[in-house]
Amino acid sequence: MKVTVNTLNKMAAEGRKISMLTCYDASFASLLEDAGVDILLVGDSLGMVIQGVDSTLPVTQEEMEYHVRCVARGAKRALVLGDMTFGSYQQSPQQAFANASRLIQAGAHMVKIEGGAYMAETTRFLSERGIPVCAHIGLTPQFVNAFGGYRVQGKSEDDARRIVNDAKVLAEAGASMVLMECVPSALAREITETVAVPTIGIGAGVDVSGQVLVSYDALGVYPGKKARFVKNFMADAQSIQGAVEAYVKAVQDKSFPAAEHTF
Ligand SMILES: Nc1nc(=O)c2c([nH]1)NC[C@@H]1CN(c3ccc(C(=O)N[C@@H](CCC(=O)O)C(=O)O)cc3)CN21
Ligand SMILES: CC(C)C(=O)C(=O)O
Ligand SMILES: [Mg+2]
Repeated sequence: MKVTVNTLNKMAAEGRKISMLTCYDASFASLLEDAGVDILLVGDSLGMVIQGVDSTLPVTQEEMEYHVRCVARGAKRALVLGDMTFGSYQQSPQQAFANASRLIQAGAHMVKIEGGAYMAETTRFLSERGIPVCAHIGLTPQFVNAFGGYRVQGKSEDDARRIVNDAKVLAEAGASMVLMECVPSALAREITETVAVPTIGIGAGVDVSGQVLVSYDALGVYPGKKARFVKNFMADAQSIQGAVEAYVKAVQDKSFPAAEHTF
């Protein structure tokens, strides 16, 4: 059965954890979904893991369309989620729709937009026109220059309240899902209890509707510095398929993320 937004809502309502990994090509799309991954994220992390640049900022709309097309060809069951690239959506809801629609035409089923409550108008513009949106809040890597690095967000009470408000406003504006990156687990739990849509965490603890990791981190392929939330599932596996199956199982039985992976 194909994974749709309805499937995700049902899984979240029933407490069945959603598993997501990043994916950038057709062969991995097939392998990941056969191992039980529900959502394939064509992340702009491809800048780091595929292109070897040191942030997600140089990735272009055309490059994202290419990787979405590759992944969509390999995926039969999983939901394909495409990241909106830096500069492709911030100008106006119209600009966002023009570029998001191209990702949908390339085979994405949903697009992901970084940013807080101020992205509500754009989120509404897209969702009302048939493009499901995943909000990405907390550590938004496209803000690396503004944040001064990849830092945990929402540690102060003021920041925590702002991030809860971001989640609420974006869900009310029509976001189909809320992804939270690098926030304290108590905050991620509060947001999951507050919003009506499924939540996905990376470095956000176990009390969310599902988890995501960069697949190259989960398989120990990425040579860079490892963030606290990363676990290499290849370490105890005999094959890539086995490692991905172990990831899906660990997400489902809530053994991942453990305390050592959370903030
Ligand atoms: N390979 C890869 N994995 C990722 O998870 C990832 C990318 N690339 N590229 C885009 C962003 C960048 N991300 C990152 C990168 C580093 C940290 C990191 O090192 N965080 C510190 C937190 C420091 C603090 O305490 O504030 C950590 O120790 O985890 C977090 C997110 C997540 N995304
Ligand atoms: C780290 C995840 C959430 C992402 O946005 C990406 O892979 O680009
Ligand atoms: Mg991204």
